[in-house]
Formats: sequence, structure tokens, C-alpha cells
Amino acid sequence: MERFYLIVGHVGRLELLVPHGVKLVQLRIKDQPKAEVRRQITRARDFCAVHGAQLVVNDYWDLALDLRCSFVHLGQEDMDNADLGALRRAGVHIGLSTHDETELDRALTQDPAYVALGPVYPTLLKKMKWGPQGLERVGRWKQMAGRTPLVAIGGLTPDRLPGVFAAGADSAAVVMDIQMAQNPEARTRDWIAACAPQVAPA
Ligand SMILES: Cc1ncc(COP(=O)(O)OP(=O)(O)O)c(N)n1
Ligand SMILES: Cc1nc(C(=O)O)sc1CCOP(=O)(O)O
Ligand SMILES: [Mg+2]
Repeated sequence: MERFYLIVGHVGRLELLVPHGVKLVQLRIKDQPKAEVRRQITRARDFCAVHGAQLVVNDYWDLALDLRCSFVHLGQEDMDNADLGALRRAGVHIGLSTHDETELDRALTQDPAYVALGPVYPTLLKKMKWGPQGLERVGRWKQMAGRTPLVAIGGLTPDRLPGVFAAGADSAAVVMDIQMAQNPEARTRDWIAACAPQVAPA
């Protein structure tokens, strides 16, 4: 799985940052009319196709199906409402959020493309009922997830990545560290460099 996983809130951001080398990007639109969400997903789908990036549609599994997108991310509550069978029949890959062992067990029964664990560190993006999970828990999740790839999310920054990958994460997802950066394009490149596997000197 791609080690760098960018999450953006608007297709304009996706178009700005993907050309810097992003290969896995989630469009996470909140609080917009559905017609606007549809427009943005369509634009993102076409832009990612041209740039060889994998688009992940957050929440809007129905639009993803309708617009022939190939990957969705769903939280536990999203799963309650989604037609997982229809997604599966359409060959759509599904990434799932998890925060505790009950959620992880439930997620793994769906044979997802990945499970995400968060928030690994405190996050400023949204209020959550879970405290920081920490790196030990990343390691535990990796063991329990077996062959299912593990995405770490929440409060991640480039300097935290060595620990996150060493603990067992296959991929690291980010919102605010790039969204709030003075130079988001440069910060994206920093992330890509920090996510590159480290080769031991000969
Ligand atoms: C990679 C990744 N992990 C977790 C989430 C969170 O999904 P969810 O719990 O459904 O919350 P919202 O993002 O919809 O607010 C995610 N989007 N991506
Ligand atoms: C959207 C989201 N979901 C999480 C989870 O734990 O499920 S943590 C999170 C926020 C990620 O943003 P940042 O990189 O700014 O902390
Ligand atoms: Mg959601």
C-alpha cells in the first residue's frame, strides 16, 4: 500500500497537491450540498486518472458508485448506512476506520482494503471520543489486522513518521499538517520524502 496518504477537503487542494507526487488521496468533503459534492468528486476522479493517483471518496459511497470511483473510506457509522454488497459487486475497494477492538473485529469481517487506526496522536481536526492511541497500539493493531494493511491517522507530522512506520503502520494519513502549512506544496514534498522507506547504509 502507498505509505503517504493525503486527505483534502476540497478538489482544488487535490489539484494543487497531487502533481507533487501524491499517489493516494482522499477527498473528504463536509457540509456541502450533494450537487456540489458530486461536482467535486467528478473533477477529482478525472484529475486523479490523468495523474496516476488513486482517489478515495470519503463518506459518499453512493456517489462513488454512481460516478464509477474505485475506492471509498467509511467510518463505523457510515458502514451502518452503506450498501456494502453493492460496493463489493462493483469492485469498489473499501477502507474502514477503527478506534477500538470491537470496531476492528467488525471491520475485519468485511475484508477491507485497509483498516485505519486513530487518532494516533492528538488531532485538531475534529473532536473525538477516543484519546490518542499511541504507538504501542499501532503495533498491536498491526498484529491483529494480519494481512490487512494498516493506516495510521491523527496528529501525524513528518518527524513522527519513523516511529509510526517502525510500530507497524503501512501507511500514514494526514490532514492538518499539510492544510495549515505555510507552503502546502513544499510540505507535501516533505511528507513524500519522509514516507519513503529508509534504506540502511551499506
Ligand atoms: C484514512 C482515514 N481514516 C479515518 C477516517 C475517519 O473516517 P470517519 O470516522 O468516518 O470520520 P470522517 O472522516 O468521515 O469525519 C478517514 N476519513 N480516513
Ligand atoms: C479524520 C480523522 N479520523 C480520525 C480517526 O481516528 O478516525 S483522526 C482524523 C483527523 C486526521 O487529521 P489530522 O491529520 O489533522 O490529525
Ligand atoms: Mg465518515
